[in-house]
Amino acid sequence: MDKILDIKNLEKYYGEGTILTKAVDGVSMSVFQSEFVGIMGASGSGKTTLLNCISTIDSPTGGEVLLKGRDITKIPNRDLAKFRRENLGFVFQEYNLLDVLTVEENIGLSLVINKVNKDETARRVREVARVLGIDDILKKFPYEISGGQRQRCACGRAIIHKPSLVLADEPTGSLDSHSSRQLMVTLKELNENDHATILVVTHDPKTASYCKRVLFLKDGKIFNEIFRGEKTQMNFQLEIMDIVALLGGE
Ligand SMILES: Nc1ncnc2c1ncn2[C@@H]1O[C@H](COP(=O)(O)OP(=O)(O)OP(=O)(O)O)[C@@H](O)[C@H]1O
Repeated sequence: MDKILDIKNLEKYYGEGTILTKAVDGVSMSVFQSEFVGIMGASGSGKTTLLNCISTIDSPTGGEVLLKGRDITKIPNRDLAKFRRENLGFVFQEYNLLDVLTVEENIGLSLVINKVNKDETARRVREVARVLGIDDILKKFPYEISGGQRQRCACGRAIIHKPSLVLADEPTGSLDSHSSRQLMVTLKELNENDHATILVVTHDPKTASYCKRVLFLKDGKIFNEIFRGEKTQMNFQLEIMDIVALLGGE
């Protein structure tokens, strides 16, 4: 399997002297093609900071973040937006959809920016929407659909350009349990059927239990790593909950 993401001794420090915070403190980890990985940890353990360094939103204090062999910490600022657009897909808790665009236009946005022609864009939007079960709301605006539908729309936007890596930060954070389940099943299917490589940050053991591997952060360091393997999802969730309890988190 190809290594998609290779993080070497990543550090992100805030402040200095007596108020120095080591938000990410020497993290090394890899994600392989078609993996579905969760990152968990108590509040303040460094999850979002780690994700922000991977997504080039934040620049690390030290270490390397290689995406398909390229050190993304060295990409000049002027090239970052293009790099993200072409290589990464984002799903955030707040959806980040544009209210002035329809669902169809939101999902197809990156293809339009990348100058993919109109017919091809429409075809790919329809295909993604069908997979996500939102093909009947393509003409609606984000404020006319439910939170779960908005999040699946955000998912569509994140995957339409077939990014090397999909990054999801608390994707179920603002969803009810039914919509959360639907979203995680969708991500799981994208991973299994389309071989999408997905990294999910979450504090929710149920959400994490859809992953094949879960890493736990504590004080900016990797504390533990577990694999689902042949376990049932429920047993995996219980194992995750045990570690969360050990970490003294939520
Ligand atoms: N911009 C910043 N300036 C200073 N300290 C920061 C900054 N951002 C994060 N931190 C600190 O870095 C540490 C890690 O924060 P981070 O947001 O990555 O944790 P988290 O695990 O995502 O937490 P949560 O689950 O609450 O979102 C915390 O101690 C936090 O206070």
